[in-house]
Amino acid sequence: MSLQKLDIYHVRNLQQASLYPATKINLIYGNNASGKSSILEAIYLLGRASSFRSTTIKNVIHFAHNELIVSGKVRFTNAHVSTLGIRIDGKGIQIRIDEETRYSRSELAYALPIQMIHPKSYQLLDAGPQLRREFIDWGVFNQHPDFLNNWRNFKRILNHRNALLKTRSVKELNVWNHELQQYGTIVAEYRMQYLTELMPVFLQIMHKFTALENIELKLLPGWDADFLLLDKLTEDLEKDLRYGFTHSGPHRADFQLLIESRKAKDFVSRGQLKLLMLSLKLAQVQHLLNNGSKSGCILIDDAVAELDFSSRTKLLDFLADMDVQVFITATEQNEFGDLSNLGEYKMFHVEHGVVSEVDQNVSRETLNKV
Ligand SMILES: Nc1ncnc2c1ncn2[C@@H]1O[C@H](COP(=O)(O)OP(=O)(O)OP(=O)(O)O)[C@@H](O)[C@H]1O
Repeated sequence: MSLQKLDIYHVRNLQQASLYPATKINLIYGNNASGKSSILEAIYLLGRASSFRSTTIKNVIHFAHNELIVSGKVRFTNAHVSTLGIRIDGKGIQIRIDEETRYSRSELAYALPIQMIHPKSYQLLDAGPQLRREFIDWGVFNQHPDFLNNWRNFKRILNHRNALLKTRSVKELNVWNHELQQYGTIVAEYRMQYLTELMPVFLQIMHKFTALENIELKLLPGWDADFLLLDKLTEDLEKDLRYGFTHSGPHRADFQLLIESRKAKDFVSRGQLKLLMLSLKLAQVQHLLNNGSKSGCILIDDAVAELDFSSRTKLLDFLADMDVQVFITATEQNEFGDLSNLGEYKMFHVEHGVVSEVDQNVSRETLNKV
């Protein structure tokens, strides 16, 4: 699947922009503060109904306006074309899919899965577990549509149990413990199965970028998996009551990337850590492709600039071979790496919020002179 057309109104400093992206590689360059990330933010809004850099969505609307609109035509592999649209104003978010109003963000997320890679993604392996849980859940969510309901049920029951802990309603806890065990175990099983399936795909991709060996992805499900979650909840009761929240369960899950049984984040170089993160994220998309699921778009913001030239070129060549649409930003054309093996791609230049497609012949001539 790919975005065939993208219309952006009032996103950050982009007053109005229309793009006809390439089905595969799209390179976006421009000076700092020109509006490159805002283009990726617009695509991200279309797929997630949220921003990857502002928790307050209103901040994304152009200062001089009260609303933003992003719409896009998505072409699926079966040639079906869908129209997606999102409108955000001071009152809320409106989602339209094929001319109909929809009320759930997850419908957009299924229609246009977005894999986002930006400088903060480099923290995937060395920051707290939240990013890693989101990483796994993005994969499971796109792979198994019934995961979302189980996850929502689990969260609802967890919130309820935590409320009971705060009011010390011990008698009622028993029923909720059983429910928490039921959905908690389902969520943990989905995640375990997902990581097991992802592992060979990840290794294959990772070996293209690094020479690291003896790698393992280890899920920590959020409690000692030798025991039933129910038993752990009973054992933790006193502690849970004291602190007013549930200590064990998939909401505390994490995963570790081990090399020779040691945590990668404790000894690999910064560059290797970045390549491991990239390989993990690309493996997620490749895994979806291998299973015939919707592949969506990969958005890479500023991230290639932190890689050496050879890694950037390997990355671009790998992306060009994948059957997926990619948008990458950089400040200069020559930052993307060697474009000679790339085949078809489009390049866009952004200047003071104005986006223009670069004539391929002109851009190739310029690059040959560099
Ligand atoms: N709500 C807004 N309305 C108008 N302009 C905004 C708004 N929010 C941010 N901006 C401005 O939009 C411009 C573009 O920002 P953006 O992050 O897209 O640039 P960029 O090209 O990715 O820059 P960099 O290379 O520095 O990351 C910046 O000057 C920023 O200050």
